Amino acid sequence: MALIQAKPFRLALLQLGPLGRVKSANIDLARKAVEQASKSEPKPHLIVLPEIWNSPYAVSDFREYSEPVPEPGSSSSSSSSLDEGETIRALREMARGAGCWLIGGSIPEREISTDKIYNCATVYDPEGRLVAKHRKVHLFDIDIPGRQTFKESETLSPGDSLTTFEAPFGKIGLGICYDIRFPEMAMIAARQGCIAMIYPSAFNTTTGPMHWKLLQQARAMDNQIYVAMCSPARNKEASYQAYGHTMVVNPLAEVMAEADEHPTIIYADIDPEMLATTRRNLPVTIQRRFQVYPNVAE
Ligand SMILES: NC(=O)CCC(=O)C(=O)O
Repeated sequence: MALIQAKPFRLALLQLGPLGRVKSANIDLARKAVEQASKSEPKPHLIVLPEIWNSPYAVSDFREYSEPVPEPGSSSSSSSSLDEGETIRALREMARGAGCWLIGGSIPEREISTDKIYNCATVYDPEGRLVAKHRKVHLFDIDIPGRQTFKESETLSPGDSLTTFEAPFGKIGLGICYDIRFPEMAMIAARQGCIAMIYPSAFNTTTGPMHWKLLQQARAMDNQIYVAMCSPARNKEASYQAYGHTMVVNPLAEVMAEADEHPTIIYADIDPEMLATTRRNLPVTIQRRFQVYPNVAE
């Protein structure tokens, strides 16, 4: 179990809207929201965008809106338009312009060599360098008859690795939306020393009221970490009705900040001391008895 090494930092979550079918207009909306958040006082250290914000959230649209995403570590000057799409270029500029770390939400990624499409989240430092990318590991394939049916696997491929990144204020774990239903991801990140799990997300008006808040509280309470989910705002015109309710939960599983369904920005101050106190008072993180538990994969 790694120690948490973190400093206090401020998080800004951008509940973007109204998003539409025009990619350039969605990018403009994101640019304005990132700029607005970066000018707020106190200035946030980390800004977060939602899941699939440059494209409609629809399996039939992912390929058309997809773009190449380079490997982390590449700079804009070393990437050509063949290995880096317009959204990635815009996100680098947004991070640089804001002077903040940026989790650029997720976008449909096209891998040129295989022609596969992924739901991919990217992370930038304040110089606009791409420092991490996460391909959604658990695809959102559900069928609640008459309420909500969605099958990401019709056009998307799953990622096959877990993602964390190190910023000067601490280590952060990254997942995308449905990934939150799989507690192993958050547990592994917490045990690797992450102070927070952050999920660009887009729940819907069926599963949102049932589980959105509960899942964040569960992941936060089990692992005694901060958990945040950032959603698009609801758009009555869209085929998929996003739940909204962008939220941050603390290591005691208390809701620190919550949006309604409209476009907005929410802020939260992440405090490593609060996490340390929670773990001192309720020391479950050091009371686990792995020697007693069977191999859960069996
Ligand atoms: N975009 C998603 O992965 C949606 C996940 C969701 O709504 C859920 O209930 O889980």
